[in-house]
Amino acid sequence: MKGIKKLNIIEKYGFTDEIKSSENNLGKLVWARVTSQHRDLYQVVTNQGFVQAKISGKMNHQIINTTEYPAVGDWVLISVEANATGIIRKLWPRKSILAREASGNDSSGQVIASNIDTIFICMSLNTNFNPRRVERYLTMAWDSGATPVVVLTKSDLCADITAKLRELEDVCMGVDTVVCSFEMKTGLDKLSAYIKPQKTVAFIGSSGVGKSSLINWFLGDSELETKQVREGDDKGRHTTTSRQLILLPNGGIVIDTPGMRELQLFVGNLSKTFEDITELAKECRFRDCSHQNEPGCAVKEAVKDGRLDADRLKSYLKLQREMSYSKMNSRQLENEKINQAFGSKKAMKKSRKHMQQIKRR
Ligand SMILES: Nc1nc2c(ncn2[C@@H]2O[C@H](COP(=O)(O)OP(=O)(O)OP(=O)(O)O)[C@@H](O)[C@H]2O)c(=O)[nH]1
Ligand SMILES: [Zn+2]
Repeated sequence: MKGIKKLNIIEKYGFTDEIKSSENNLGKLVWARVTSQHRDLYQVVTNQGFVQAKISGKMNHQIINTTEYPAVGDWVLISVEANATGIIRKLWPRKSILAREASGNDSSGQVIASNIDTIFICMSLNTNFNPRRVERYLTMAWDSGATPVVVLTKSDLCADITAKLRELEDVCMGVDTVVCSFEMKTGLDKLSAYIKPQKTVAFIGSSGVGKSSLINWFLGDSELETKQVREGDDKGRHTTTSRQLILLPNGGIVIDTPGMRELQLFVGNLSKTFEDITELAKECRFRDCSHQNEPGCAVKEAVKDGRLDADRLKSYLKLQREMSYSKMNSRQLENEKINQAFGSKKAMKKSRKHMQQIKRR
């Protein structure tokens, strides 16, 4: 293939000049991308191949919020030690971030994956079909910084696709939508066009809508290769964990972590998903109108005269309620409080570390 530059390993995994030029004095450090994570153990890929890595004590010490821990998809700078394991020393600022609130009452989020270019929001055209669900996922996708594409699966099980598409019209405004059937092998080429070399994609959606079927289809025979590498030859020697960031034969990169599968809405960019309501709200008498009981509410007015679907407003209000409780929002609030109470994050960190130590005892 004349004229096509041969990519080195990390370029295949999405390394760009932008990342490269962000650090001009590497010293002994090398660039790596996190390909899987199991608790505090990471597998990363460098130009030399796969390496198991942990974060440095210093980095661990400097972390204030759990979202600062590396996650699958992250670009990191590591040093490779004499025993061929890696120490992660620095995290590259993420271009996009898919996260959810942490369980328990820890007030920080958990990053599920990062640096995703395109998120496929998968929903089947049969039993799983629900425009409100797409709304939620879209909200999350916009908020992540990645570009969403709505993928309607199992078209072979749907008698009236046009009707379903009409139901989604408002919700999916301005978002590319692909109808496909893995069973009939239709629409797969269209979907494939969204998976580009060196770009990272992720599939989200309820269990059973056909995400694995699609991912395996795009993987083709190469899934076998990954397995062989894992078990056998020296490239996979350090690899005991299954890879969660996978190279596709067409050059695309897919992130498929367990967390992605359990993904629930944690926070979202409501104004983007509900642009119609945001527009209407500009006409409300009160700027902070909650569109519930206030006089002069343009949104309520629109519902009354049929310009806005009542269900859509209901789901907007519900999401808004959830979001005000969401941990990511409270994290921002918390940062505000920290600054007021402690004057700086550093002081806060100190006291937080102290609290953690007390808890551990
Ligand atoms: N009729 C039909 N069935 C499909 C299609 N795609 C997948 N399925 C079936 O749907 C079931 C679930 O598919 P999966 O690919 O495992 O779904 P998933 O979204 O990965 O599910 P989780 O792994 O639980 O997240 C399987 O039995 C598939 O064979 C399709 O286009 N049409
Ligand atoms: Zn209002």
